[in-house]
Amino acid sequence: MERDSSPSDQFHRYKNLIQNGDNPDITKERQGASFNLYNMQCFVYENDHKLQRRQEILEFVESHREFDDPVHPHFLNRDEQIDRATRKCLAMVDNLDAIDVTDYFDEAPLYQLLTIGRELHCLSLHYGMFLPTIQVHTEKSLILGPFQMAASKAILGTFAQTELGHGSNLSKLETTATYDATTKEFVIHTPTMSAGKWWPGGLGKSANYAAVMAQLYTSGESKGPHLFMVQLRDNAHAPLPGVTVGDIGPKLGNNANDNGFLIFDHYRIPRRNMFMKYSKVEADGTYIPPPHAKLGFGAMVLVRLLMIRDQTCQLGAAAVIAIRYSAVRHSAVRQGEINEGEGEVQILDYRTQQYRLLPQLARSFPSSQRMRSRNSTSKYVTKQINNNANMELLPELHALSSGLKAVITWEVAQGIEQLRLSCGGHGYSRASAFPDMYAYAVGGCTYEGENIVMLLQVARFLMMIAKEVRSGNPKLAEIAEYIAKPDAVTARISSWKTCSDEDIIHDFEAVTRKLIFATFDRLTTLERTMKKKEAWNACSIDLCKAARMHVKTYLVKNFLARVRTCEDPASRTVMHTLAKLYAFDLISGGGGHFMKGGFLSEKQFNEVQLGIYEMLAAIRPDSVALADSWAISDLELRSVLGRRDGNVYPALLEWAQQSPLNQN
Ligand SMILES: CCCCCCCCCCCCCCCCCCCCCCC/C=C/C(=O)SCCNC(=O)CCNC(=O)[C@H](O)C(C)(C)COP(=O)(O)OP(=O)(O)OC[C@H]1O[C@@H](n2cnc3c(N)ncnc32)[C@H](O)[C@@H]1OP(=O)(O)O
Ligand SMILES: Cc1cc2nc3c(=O)[nH]c(=O)nc-3n(C[C@H](O)[C@H](O)[C@H](O)COP(=O)(O)OP(=O)(O)OC[C@H]3O[C@@H](n4cnc5c(N)ncnc54)[C@H](O)[C@@H]3O)c2cc1C
Repeated sequence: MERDSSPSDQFHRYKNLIQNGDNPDITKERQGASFNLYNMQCFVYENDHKLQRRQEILEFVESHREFDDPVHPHFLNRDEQIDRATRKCLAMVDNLDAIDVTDYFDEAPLYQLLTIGRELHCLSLHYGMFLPTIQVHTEKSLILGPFQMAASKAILGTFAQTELGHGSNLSKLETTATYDATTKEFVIHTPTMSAGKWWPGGLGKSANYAAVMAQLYTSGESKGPHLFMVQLRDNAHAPLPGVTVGDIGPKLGNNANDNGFLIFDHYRIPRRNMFMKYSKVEADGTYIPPPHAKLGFGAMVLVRLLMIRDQTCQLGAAAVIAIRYSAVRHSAVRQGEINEGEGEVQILDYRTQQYRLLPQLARSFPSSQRMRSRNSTSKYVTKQINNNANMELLPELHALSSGLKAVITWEVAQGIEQLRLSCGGHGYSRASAFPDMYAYAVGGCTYEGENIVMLLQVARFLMMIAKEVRSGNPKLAEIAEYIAKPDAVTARISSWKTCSDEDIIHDFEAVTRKLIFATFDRLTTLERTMKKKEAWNACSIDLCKAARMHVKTYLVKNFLARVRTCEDPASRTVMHTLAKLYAFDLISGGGGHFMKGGFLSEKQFNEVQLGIYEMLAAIRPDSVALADSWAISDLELRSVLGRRDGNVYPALLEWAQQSPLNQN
């Protein structure tokens, strides 16, 4: 798409954000900002081109009537929700020229949010996992056929892995794919009730194909879980003989998506339908193993990376809503007056309110930004793997994607809930958007790897590094280099104004290192009297703590590093305070780890607490502008409370009038 305006036009456009009809409180907040909004938005989105693309995609969606909602989606029943999402989804994919379809980190999710909203839909798994599975797991010479069919919607797919009896533990999946060399087919079968596939999105009604994870048997031997391309429904969309399929019913959220169940009865597929990029079954049944045992799990690694960005944007949007609302809401009771007799104040002026809002806003920035570079890392790793050249980076990428997925989805879900509470009663209404946001985000704590299970994967990686460091011969991945640094006895942290980034990083690294080695020592001690797996289980709470701290240290370092790249001094100053607030809030929350063994003194801990107070006060005048720096349109936000113009109360009344109960 052509760019039609220069950065200065854009600047003009953003300066004109303030309009006559806007709520006066929110206008005053915007006028008082210490930085130029456009410069900050360019920093947040890395360049003005990305910002401009957001605007172009918004204008495209707003100008196409097929994306309109005749009835507000909040007032639909489940059938109607599915119908709406499906119609919108088809309109969305019929207009893919509007976006760069290869941009799964920015343009595709934005387009989806603008057209459908915060709901998974009938094609979520098709685009979110089926297409990536084809891309990651199909042999180069064969990819064009299935990819084109899937990309052109000639086939609609899902990713069918989880079963009634097993989800986290892939190695115990029970669905079988037994190779029959006489017919050159695989027989896909559900041998027990617990082997029935359960959960795959879009399976219940929509998909006619699935990437199915099943235990491969060939020449009488079991070869572990492998992926197969399986047709489920015929041209009339009826289930094929040997396939039983349906919807699993309503869930906490994502109800426009038809998550389904699937049972196979000795269902035959051609040999070529096994995804054979890495491991193969020859026509005579000979098995060729993959160059790395876990390459078959590659699509999940990719989707975990996509989720991190997607989820962080949800937290950003929730912070935008709560901050804007806090600027226009005045406390209505007498004890709401900070200075008695001087009248009500904006709730944003309460320090407790700022403490609810601003750390969450801070939390939404680092991971969203770092995901861009993770995107290039994953592309790099995928390229290395595709060339069969380098598998060394795979454990690092797996540990990083698992750890970020676990920590971020948890923080996002908790953050959204905290922000909802900060909006009082109105936060409980669906008009606020918080209930839908929470229901969407909290699903991410479970799917693509249950969070505790993912943290334990990070812990495996950390324990391996600790062992190597102790043996004096470490081969350290970049994300783990700090684990080999010498121990530090005292913390360096001091007042937020005087302590340097290096001081903060030093303290985080030191505390995490201690935690990792303390856990490692406990594990090795336990292993002297217990079997390895028992010992692991016996200290697994500590293992998770070490893994969480490792990920948080990674996030703090990256946030600070990213702020240093900000070229606009005014934006850099505010972002730097936000990054320090992020770090200080983590120290405050994890005080036990920091104060253990006297590493952080009581005086330093008090400075951290005082620093939080001072930083909240320093950021307070910029909070609405910082929310605006996410550059989220009202259409994307879909919240009555978070409207850009701040005119919340008439909009709430208008929204409520659409309730079917008010129609007669
Ligand atoms: C043409 C295109 C048009 C596009 C236009 C589109 C417009 C539309 C818009 C599209 C927008 C896209 C936006 C994207 C937004 C993203 C949101 C996506 C939403 C998608 C919805 C998601 C739905 C959910 C799906 C699912 O949940 S699928 C099922 C997921 N299941 C799991 O994750 C299971 C978890 N379990 C595991 O992964 C494993 O069992 C385990 C890792 C826990 C354990 O592994 P294993 O069983 O092997 O056991 P071990 O612990 O013994 O491990 C042995 C060693 O192997 C290592 N290991 C394990 N896994 C990996 C790996 N993946 N990579 C590398 N190494 C691995 C272990 O660490 C062990 O190593 P060690 O021995 O050295 O310690
Ligand atoms: C909204 C949604 C969409 C989904 N979409 C799909 C999809 O499209 N395709 C698909 O295949 N699947 C899908 N799933 C399923 C999802 O991937 C699984 O639910 C997930 O992997 C967790 O597996 P589980 O449900 O078996 O949980 P379990 O593994 O049974 O977890 C239950 C508890 O046991 C604990 N636990 C399990 N193993 C261990 C361990 N080794 N050590 C310590 N604790 C452990 C967990 O931490 C958790 O507390 C979806 C799920 C949801 C909620």
